[in-house]
This record gives sequence, C-alpha cells and structure tokens, in this order.
Amino acid sequence: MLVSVSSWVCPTRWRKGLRSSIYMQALGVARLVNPVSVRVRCSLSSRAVGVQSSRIMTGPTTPKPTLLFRQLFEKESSTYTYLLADVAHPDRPAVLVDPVDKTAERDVALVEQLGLKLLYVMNTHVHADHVTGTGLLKKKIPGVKSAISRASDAEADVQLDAGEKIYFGNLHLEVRPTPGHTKGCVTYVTGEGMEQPRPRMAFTGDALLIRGCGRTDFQGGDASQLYRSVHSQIFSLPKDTLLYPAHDYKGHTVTTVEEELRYNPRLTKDEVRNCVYGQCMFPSVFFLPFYVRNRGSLAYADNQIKLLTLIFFSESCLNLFAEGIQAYYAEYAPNSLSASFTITL
Ligand SMILES: N[C@@H](CCC(=O)N[C@@H](CSS)C(=O)NCC(=O)O)C(=O)O
Repeated sequence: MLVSVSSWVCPTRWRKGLRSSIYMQALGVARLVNPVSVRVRCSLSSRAVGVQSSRIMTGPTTPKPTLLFRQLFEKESSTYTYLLADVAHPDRPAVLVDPVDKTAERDVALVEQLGLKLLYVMNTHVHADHVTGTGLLKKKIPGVKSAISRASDAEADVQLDAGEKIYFGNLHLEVRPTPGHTKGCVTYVTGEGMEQPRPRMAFTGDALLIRGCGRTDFQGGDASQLYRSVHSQIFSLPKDTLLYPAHDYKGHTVTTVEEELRYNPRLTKDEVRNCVYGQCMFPSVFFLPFYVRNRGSLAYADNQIKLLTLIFFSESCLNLFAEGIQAYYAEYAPNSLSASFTITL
C-alpha cells in the first residue's frame, strides 16, 4: 500500500486543515482499496513563496552554514559520539551527541583544537551500557547545556519535546521521538531547509542500529513500539538520509534509510512476527532458560523447546512463536538451521 501525499509543496499554516483532511481521505481510500497508490498534489502558494523570499533576503548578511562533522568512537561500550558545528558562523557553535564519560577529555581537546564553541551536549536516551560524558563536559566547558528528551525523565538543562529544534549557528537538529528501546529515546535529525546539510543526517541512538536495532528486553523496552517508531520517524525520511547509530558492534560506521529498508533483518519484516521474536509477546523470563545470549546471537541449548508456559497461549500465538524462532535462527545462526526443533507441551 502506498500513500504518497506531497505535503512538502503545501504552505504549512493556512492549508494545514485542508492538508490533513486530504491526508485522512487518502488514508480512507487506501484502506478500502489495496494495493492502491494515492497521490495528492497541492499547488505552491504565494505564502510559501513569501517565506522563501524572506529567507533569501537574509542571505547576504548571514553566511551559508557549513557543517563540520566528526564521528568519534569509544571502544569499550562500542559507542559513537558525534560532533557537529556550523563553521561558517563566526562563533563556530557546536553540539555533541551521546558523549561517553571515558572519552570526555578527548572530546574537550577536539572542541578546543577545532576552535569550536560547544553549546549543547545532547543524549538520545538514558544509556544503560555506559555513563554519559555530559556531567564531565559541563564541568570542563562552562556554559554548555545538557539536553535530553522530557520523556526520558532524566535531569537536563533542556528537556526536549517532539518537533523541537536545537540551533547551533544556522544549522539545527530536529527532535523525533523514537521510543521502544527505552521510553524516552529520540532521534536527532538535521534540518529540512534549503541551507541545511544534504543529504539529511539522523542520529538514531539505540532505536536503529546498522542492520539491527536496540534491544527491547529491559529499561521499559517495547519491540512493537520500536518497530513503529523506526518506520514512522526514521524510514519516512528521504531514502538518502544518512543514519548514524549510537553503537556498532561489527565495524560499520554509517548507513542510509534505503539500505536499512532493504537489508535490516529486524525492522523490515511484518510487525507481528517482529513483535514475537522481539520478545514483546513473550516476556524474556520465559525465553531465558532456552537460549544462550552470545554477542547478538541466539543459540539454543538444544533443539527441543519444552515451554510449558506456552500452554497459556492460543494455537495461532504458538505458530507465530515457532515462526519467530525460525526467523531468528535463520538470521543469527543460519548454519544451524538444518537442525529441526520441536515444541513439546
Ligand atoms: N549485542 C551487543 C551487546 C551490547 C548491547 O546489549 N547493546 C545494546 C545497546 S547498549 S544498551 C543493544 O541494544 N544491542 C543490540 C542487540 O541486538 O543486542 C554486543 O554484540 O556486544
């Protein structure tokens, strides 16, 4: 089912009501006819042109923003920290995303060497695997503000809500809520405007990892919610958007929306199946005795699964469960797939 509403040519305010009603109609039609392709076009209004021309008028006095970008790595927790700055701006203002305490010295030194003015230290979520460098950086660089989502319930100078923009010079990051790994997870996305970096860049935290996603078995995780978050907030970005995760355990550095839509084994299957092997229907406590968690792989202690607790679930649930196990097995232990397993009640 494809519903494509070219809202980007619609003037934002005065057509908002019309746009959403067209959108709802499109969805309605889409639900009735499947598959269907609905394309709705709005013409460019004088208001939108007005907005553009006022931006152009500020052009000569404001230098075109220029992004300085660094991807930094902390090897113990396999965490990426990202430094972004507008180096066309006289102050060279900067932000750091997901710093780690162990590498705070390195980050301070880099900020100084590059002559940047660090404005914000931003976290995509409350990290479970390492201590954030936020506190140390705030001590070492006076005036720096910490930022995290309001939904994370964590303390910070700035608590961010969906859609908010954090400016550094003439560049900004937009806040997109992507809960599922934790309830307060957000993705920071570079701006949409004409002078913002192209392709766009998204800092996905632990919501989306390259060919994977954040685990959902603790910290208020919810696999189904994570699936919806990634599809609605990240996969809806332009296909060439560069995706930068908070971790990588396999030596990858960056991916794109297009690549993950095609190759991400966890986030491109249908939701129900994902939900099953993402452990949302079956609490981990039921799973734990039956697998050995080993660096991202699931290795069954033996190929017989005697899960008496399943007696409480319907037959269709049981089938989905079996399908989920097979899918997980195929993904993580393809060489062992020839071995069959049985579910004995
Ligand atoms: N699978 C990792 C183990 C470290 C880990 O659990 N990382 C978290 C993010 S930090 S809370 C995670 O969500 N990993 C994804 C996963 O599939 O487990 C490893 O290979 O070392």
